[in-house]
Amino acid sequence: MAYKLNDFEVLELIGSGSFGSCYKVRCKHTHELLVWKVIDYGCMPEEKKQLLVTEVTLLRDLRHPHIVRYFDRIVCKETKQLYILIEYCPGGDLATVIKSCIKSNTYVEERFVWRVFHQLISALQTCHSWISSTIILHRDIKPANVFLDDGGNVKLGDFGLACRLDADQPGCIETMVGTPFYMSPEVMKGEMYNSKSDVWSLGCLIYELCSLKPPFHAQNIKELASKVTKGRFERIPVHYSDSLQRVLNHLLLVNQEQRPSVFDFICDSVILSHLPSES
Ligand SMILES: CN(C)CCCNS(=O)(=O)c1cccc(Nc2nc(OCC3CCCCC3)c3[nH]cnc3n2)c1
Repeated sequence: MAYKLNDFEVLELIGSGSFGSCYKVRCKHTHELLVWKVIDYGCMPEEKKQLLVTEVTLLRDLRHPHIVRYFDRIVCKETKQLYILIEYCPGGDLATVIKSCIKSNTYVEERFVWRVFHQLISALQTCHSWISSTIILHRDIKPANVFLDDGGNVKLGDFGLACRLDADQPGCIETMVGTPFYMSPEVMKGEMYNSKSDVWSLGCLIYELCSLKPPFHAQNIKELASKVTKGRFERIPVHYSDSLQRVLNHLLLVNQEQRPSVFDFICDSVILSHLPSES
């Protein structure tokens, strides 16, 4: 279905990021809640505009229960704005969950941590699979980009920094992107961002969900790079299991050759033993 702007009623601004502004909107016909991301492309260089349209088209075809669904895009030539229509997640994001745990001095239940791990690994298996000769790297996996539905399930969102790895383009053009705390050792060293870098960021996210702080913390990028490339981090709080700690030890291996891919977890008995009962 091709949407038009006046099919929607704008309810509220829910946030702004590097890309533009994000609004919660309601479809006038179905009353369905959606998010539209408004991007001003007026001053955007031509090649960036083309990249934006290509990315949105690509993401529209990226369908997975744990990836925030991109429905469509509306181009408003008069105002030179692009409206990207996305699934609304009523549970907010994991950054808010972590903040409220810190405020209430509580920890996330291990059962929920495993659920987040399984669902994001599954989402990344789709991204990292060759979909029409393209791998999609998220490149900015962090708690603020993981959203919750109304059933406590998570959805990976905000592919704003995502990039395609085509068969003839082995690595992303830029390497230094994403949230510094989650930046992998290889990207810190200026090497190409690749699928194992997404795995590292996932490890940082799961670690932070347990410890309520990132595994590597520093006052400046130089100190952070030193800690990340050494790869030493504290154990997650003692009430979390050794098997969860072992999974983190693998996700946060400095050597990307030794670090597992998202596909290495498919037949892992320990991982399977922690699958949520409903799966
Ligand atoms: C950064 N976080 C701490 C913000 C707190 C979170 N509160 S919030 O934003 O009002 C809120 C409360 C309840 C539900 C939702 N649902 C939601 N939010 C999105 O993006 C929000 C984001 C906020 C910052 C800038 C970029 C966009 C979605 N994108 C795709 N589907 C989305 N569904 C959001």
